[in-house]
Amino acid sequence: MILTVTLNMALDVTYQVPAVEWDGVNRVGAVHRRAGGKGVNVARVLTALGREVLVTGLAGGPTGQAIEDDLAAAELPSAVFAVEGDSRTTLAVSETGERPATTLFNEPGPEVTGEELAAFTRHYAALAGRAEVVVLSGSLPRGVPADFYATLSGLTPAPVIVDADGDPLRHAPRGRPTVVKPNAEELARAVPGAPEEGARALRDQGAESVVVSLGAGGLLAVTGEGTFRARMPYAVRGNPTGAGDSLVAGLALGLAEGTPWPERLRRAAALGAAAVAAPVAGDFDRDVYAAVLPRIVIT
Ligand SMILES: O=P(O)(O)OC[C@H]1O[C@](O)(CO)[C@@H](O)[C@H]1O
Repeated sequence: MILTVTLNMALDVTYQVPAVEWDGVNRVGAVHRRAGGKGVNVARVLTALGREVLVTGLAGGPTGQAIEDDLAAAELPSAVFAVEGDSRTTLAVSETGERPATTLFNEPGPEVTGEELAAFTRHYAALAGRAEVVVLSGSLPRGVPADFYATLSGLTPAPVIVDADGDPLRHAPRGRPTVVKPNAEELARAVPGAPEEGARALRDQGAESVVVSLGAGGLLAVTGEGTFRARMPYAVRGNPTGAGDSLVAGLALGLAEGTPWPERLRRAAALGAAAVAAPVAGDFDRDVYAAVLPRIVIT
């Protein structure tokens, strides 16, 4: 199975409105409310592609209960570690009118104690020992040290993908992960300079390979087998929230199946684009996936 780890699990709320009226009253059209956080979205995409997954992470309080209930309702296999603090809600406001845009409000999440973290680490090590691939993704709740992804990577016998931002991204290479997947802005914040330079710097610090998502510009991958670009045939319009998670699902699939880099990147890029066409993070549009996949150019 592919193990996805979401240390800051969330109840993801998506509001669809034609356009936000700041300083006014907004009547919401469609509302979606479901278990989220990046690793949960990765697991949803992998499940839709027929892969066995296991979702783990930290959740607690009434919001944590709502997250666990939704994981059960979605039939996503999970082994969530319960913490005392209440889990967070994230809000994505998706404007679907003339000027489509998505605005995110991500709460910080619960405060995690040292005892909880030590117990979770033991819980994680037991699960990771059974995984074909491990995905570590998303922000860290308060109380979790910034180098915790490096710590978890170091405990993992299987290939590891890390999708993080800020200090957790800066520390991630020290755990020698198989893939680090920042987007271009996250990479520039961690290592100033052009994406290729930044990716090389993360490799020099210990990451085996670095895959940078460039939005509609596709992907850049700096690997031990060379540098690859995946170029998209056209920009897909919609809600980009969760596109990175869908892309990571494609990378995890490629690692689990031992697919060569060009095909691995093609599938990851197509899944990322197909997620933009789906209104809610964790979903992807199968028609867009099938249409885009053969037209992606890998060099
Ligand atoms: O952990 P964060 O970086 O705050 O990201 C979490 C959020 O990102 C998303 O996964 C979209 O990528 C949402 O589902 C939301 O839960």
